[in-house]
Amino acid sequence: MKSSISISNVNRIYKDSDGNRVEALKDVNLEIKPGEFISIIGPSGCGKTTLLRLIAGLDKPQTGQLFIDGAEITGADPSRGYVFQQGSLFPWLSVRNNIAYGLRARNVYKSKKENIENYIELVGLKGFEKSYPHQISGGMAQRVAIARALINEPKALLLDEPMGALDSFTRADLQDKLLELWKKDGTTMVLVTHDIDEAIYLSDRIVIMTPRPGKISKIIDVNLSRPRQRGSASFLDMRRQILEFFELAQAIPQPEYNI
Ligand SMILES: Nc1ncnc2c1ncn2[C@@H]1O[C@H](COP(=O)(O)OP(=O)(O)OP(=O)(O)O)[C@@H](O)[C@H]1O
Repeated sequence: MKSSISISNVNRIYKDSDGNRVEALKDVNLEIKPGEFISIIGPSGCGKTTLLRLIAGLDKPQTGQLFIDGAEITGADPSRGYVFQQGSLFPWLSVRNNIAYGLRARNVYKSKKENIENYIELVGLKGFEKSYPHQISGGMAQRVAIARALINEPKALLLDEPMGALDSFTRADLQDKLLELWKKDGTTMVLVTHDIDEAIYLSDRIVIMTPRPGKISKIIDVNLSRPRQRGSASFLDMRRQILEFFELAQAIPQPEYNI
């Protein structure tokens, strides 16, 4: 199950605390193919989360439209799963019940509850079903958050820096887990990340955004065969190209990225 996503002439303007206009997104256009893995990268404030929230239907553009499989996005829907950076689990629910939450919310718990064990296994959390969020590591918590979204069998999974707070080993592990899940279900993936290597490792295409106004400045096809080698010449060459683009755009100080 996979969705196409179409973003057409989208503008989203906010007001800051002084009442000034903030062009969070200006004239954004993007076509995402069914089953594609897209990463969105760019410096703080370039509109990445705003764009993801619009795709999720958690916010609306002032002008322009967003479509999923040809139907206009008018609100949130479980067919578009959303994974936050961290801390989104319900602390009072066990791992199992966090994952089961969507089934209960959609009134399909009885008919689908056998899926819970499958997803627990898929994200490698067997044995931790009864643990509570404070009893598991950050990486495990993010795997629970991903399983919680996936159990709703979304046609698109929207990921807002889900690995941002993790150490590099846990991050690499979760990246591989995400790829495994993507290969299995073919879900369309839209990942917001600050990490250039993560974007190259995972994506079919990388959307580069720049701020003031928030806009798409470049889209890069990642034509590297999978599984990808982080140290390969072609991988490093792509990273260099992206860094050079940012340097040319003078959009960010380099240390902001994990290089
Ligand atoms: N609810 C809001 N009210 C006012 N301004 C907002 C609001 N949400 C976002 N903005 C502004 O819109 C711009 C884009 O914000 P957004 O959070 O989408 O950026 P981002 O690229 O995700 O940043 P980061 O990488 O820091 O998370 C920023 O200037 C931000 O301050």
